[in-house]
Amino acid sequence: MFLPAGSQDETGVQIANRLKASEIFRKVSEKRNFKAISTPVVEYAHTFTNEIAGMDLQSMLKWFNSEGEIEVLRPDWTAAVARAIAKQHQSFQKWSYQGSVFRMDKDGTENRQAGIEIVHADPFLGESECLLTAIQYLKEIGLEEYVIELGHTAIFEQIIKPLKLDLKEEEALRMAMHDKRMDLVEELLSNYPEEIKDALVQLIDAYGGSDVITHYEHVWANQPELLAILQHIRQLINLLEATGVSEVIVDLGRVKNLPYYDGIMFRGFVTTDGSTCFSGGRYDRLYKQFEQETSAVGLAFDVDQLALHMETKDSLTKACIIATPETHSIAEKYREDLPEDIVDIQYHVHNEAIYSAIYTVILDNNQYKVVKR
Ligand SMILES: N[C@@H](Cc1c[nH]c[nH+]1)C(=O)O
Repeated sequence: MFLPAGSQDETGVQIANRLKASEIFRKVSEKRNFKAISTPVVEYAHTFTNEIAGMDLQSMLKWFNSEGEIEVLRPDWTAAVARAIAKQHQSFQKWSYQGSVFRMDKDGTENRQAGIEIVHADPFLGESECLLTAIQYLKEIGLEEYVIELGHTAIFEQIIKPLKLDLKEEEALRMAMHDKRMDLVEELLSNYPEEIKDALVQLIDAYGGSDVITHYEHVWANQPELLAILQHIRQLINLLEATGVSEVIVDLGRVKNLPYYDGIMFRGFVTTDGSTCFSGGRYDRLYKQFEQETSAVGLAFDVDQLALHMETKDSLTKACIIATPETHSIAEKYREDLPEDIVDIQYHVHNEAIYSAIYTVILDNNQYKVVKR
């Protein structure tokens, strides 16, 4: 039968790749001393929609429970993990998780994620560890063609500060920046000072390699807050390049895609088709709802995307044992003799070409035997 928009079946190679990606993620995160955490799929909406987490209820899959409270299918791991660990001792922690998130504002309603969250860590250490974990993970699943992009929430916020926009105006402007709509930015700021409007419009194009940072070091020479951000980004790029990553770019005009981001933001793009394979950033603010001042940073991989881009090596040999209802049990027993192979048992083979070895069960001296053909 049909499926609701956004829901999808999955088969064969995509599942195999996804499970492989999950297994490699488990190993990589374990080796880097991340502790696994799992939270329930059903949560109170409030965990995600409260004033600080700020997520939009409209895009969540939700219903009322018997007490009249709104429950949702987990729309986001980061806020769920924050809720789960809020009461724990405030010491350096590295968490990893794997599972689906459900949101209606994305291509598919269900997205499988694998992610990490680092709390109470030195900020630069936390950010470096997130990015270096991402790099190791992508290497181990064999995804080589990707670009890492860095941005920072405070650039846009610092530039619009003098405008004193209300929340609605700010959000409209943020959306226009997000969509890189220069015309809309100009329109929204038509009654505001020309120089701020121009600065924002130019910022839309401020992406590329380290030369973009160099250029903006001159443009913002008299703005220490912005210079400090550039220095921070440059320091991260230096670290990544020193560990052998060649493709790191910056997007200084990037605005936050999740309301709780507050500081550095990172994304990974697959070069071949531009799809996003991971996304994350700093979100210290999120812990304010638990009256905690902390450092928190993380990122999540889109495992469906990774599975789509992983090489599909059919490394196992496919064998077929031709049997009959009478000799089926002999063929079944023979699986033990082919422990490394994928083994099919068939009564008739219609397409021999799909197998690299074909066996038959024969009667020899009144005894059944399996022989290679
Ligand atoms: N929860 C974010 C990813 C993230 C993890 N930690 C910080 N950010 C997302 O779904 O895009």
